[in-house]
Amino acid sequence: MNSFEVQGGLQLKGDITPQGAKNEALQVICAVLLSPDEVIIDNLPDILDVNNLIDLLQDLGVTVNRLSAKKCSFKAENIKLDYLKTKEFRKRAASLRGSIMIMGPLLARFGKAYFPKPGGDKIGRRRMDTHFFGFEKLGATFNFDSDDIFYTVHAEKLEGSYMLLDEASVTGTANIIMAAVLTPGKTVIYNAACEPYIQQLCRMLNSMGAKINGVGSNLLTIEGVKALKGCKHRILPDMIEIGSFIGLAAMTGSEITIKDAATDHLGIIPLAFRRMGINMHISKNEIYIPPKQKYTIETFIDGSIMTISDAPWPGLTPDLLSVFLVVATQANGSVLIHQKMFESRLFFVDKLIDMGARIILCDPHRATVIGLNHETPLRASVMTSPDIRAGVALLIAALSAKGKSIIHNIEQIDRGYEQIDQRLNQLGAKIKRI
Ligand SMILES: CC(=O)N[C@H]1[C@@H](OP(=O)(O)OP(=O)(O)OC[C@H]2O[C@@H](n3ccc(=O)[nH]c3=O)[C@H](O)[C@@H]2O)O[C@H](CO)[C@@H](O)[C@@H]1O
Ligand SMILES: C=C(OP(=O)(O)O)C(=O)O
Repeated sequence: MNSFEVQGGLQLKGDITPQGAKNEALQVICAVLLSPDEVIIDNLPDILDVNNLIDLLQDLGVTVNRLSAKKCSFKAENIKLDYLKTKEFRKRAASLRGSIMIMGPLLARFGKAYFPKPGGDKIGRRRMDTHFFGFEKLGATFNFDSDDIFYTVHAEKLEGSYMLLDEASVTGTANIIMAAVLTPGKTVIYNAACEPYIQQLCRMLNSMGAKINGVGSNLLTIEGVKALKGCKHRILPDMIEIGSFIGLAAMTGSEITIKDAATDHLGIIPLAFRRMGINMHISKNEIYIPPKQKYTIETFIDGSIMTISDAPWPGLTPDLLSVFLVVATQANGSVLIHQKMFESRLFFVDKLIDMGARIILCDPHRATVIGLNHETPLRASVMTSPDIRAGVALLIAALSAKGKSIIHNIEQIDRGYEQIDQRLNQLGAKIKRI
């Protein structure tokens, strides 16, 4: 288990460029399984989840060539389906959530797919019903071995159909889209997730010859095609990393410019930070956060306490709520953080309370934060990162705190943030990997 030793209380200054988006990378890497032709993906983040998925595909028979640090070529010509029954596969698949998205492409191309319990953050129940509901609607048979926790889908023949998803699951929608693009006939997916990375997946599939209409909306119409060809695809900057840098700058009083931020794709994220009182200058591609801000959380029009809550896109992504929560600890004013989607994602607030933050955990989904208005800094502490986003929130807390903090289990942070210690040290932070 690796740890970070963080010297807090320093103001950072400079430019930072976000990595390619983790959650887009996981979708589009799985999509290479849909074609035997070469697919080239650029702007891949160098993070544990992505590297584990690439290794998994290689073991599955995909030829992978690193063209440069961030660019890879994939050729899924000779797939070894027997690999899906090995112990090695179970181990790899269980290391990340995104690997579940190999099922849709394998079902579409080979008529069968298997999957063990996927990994990813332990942040509450993470059901996969939507994925299998969609596959069944396309004509697949589904089996779940509950003793072994092993999912199987197979189909003699798939056929396009209409489906109304029970929830707008992100990976569920991606999986169903990838199965439907090679399924004969017309598939209509209503209540589809439509966040930017699903949109990117659809654009990539269309450039491979798929026929997907309605991209960006929650109603997708897909005309199945016989085969897909190769393509070149570039991954968007990671909006969660961008949000994490905005929060970090505000909390530590740092002056940071986020370069290459593709600000058209951030949806409601900038507005949510503005409602926290954070001042930013946003242009087409850059976000400048001025130094030494005191930020005052808005109230609602009637004067009642602001709520920051998550919702499926175009609502606020749940992956940034831990960052909003930590930023609120030094705001002027109060806010209710309501994490609606996941029930075990707020327990890390105990660590912030130890550091002196004023937080009441109302229930597993809701925490009220009363800001310290930068009058009293948080105290340094020793803590353990429970999940990827709480991990980065704790890192922000440690960077703002007085003294030296230790964060254990930083593999959780490395799952989704590329060399975060080195990149922040270039801005003047003092983070040591120990
Ligand atoms: C690898 C990957 O891409 N992971 C992301 C993906 O996970 P993932 O695809 O696993 O998440 P889902 O979208 O399926 O669901 C997330 C949670 O929200 C609940 N839910 C979902 C939709 C809805 O309309 N109502 C509702 O309550 C689900 O029951 C679940 O508890 O999307 C999540 C939601 O943006 C993100 O946190 C994860 O980072
Ligand atoms: C929850 C997340 O990831 P995963 O779905 O991969 O666990 C996340 O990226 O915040």
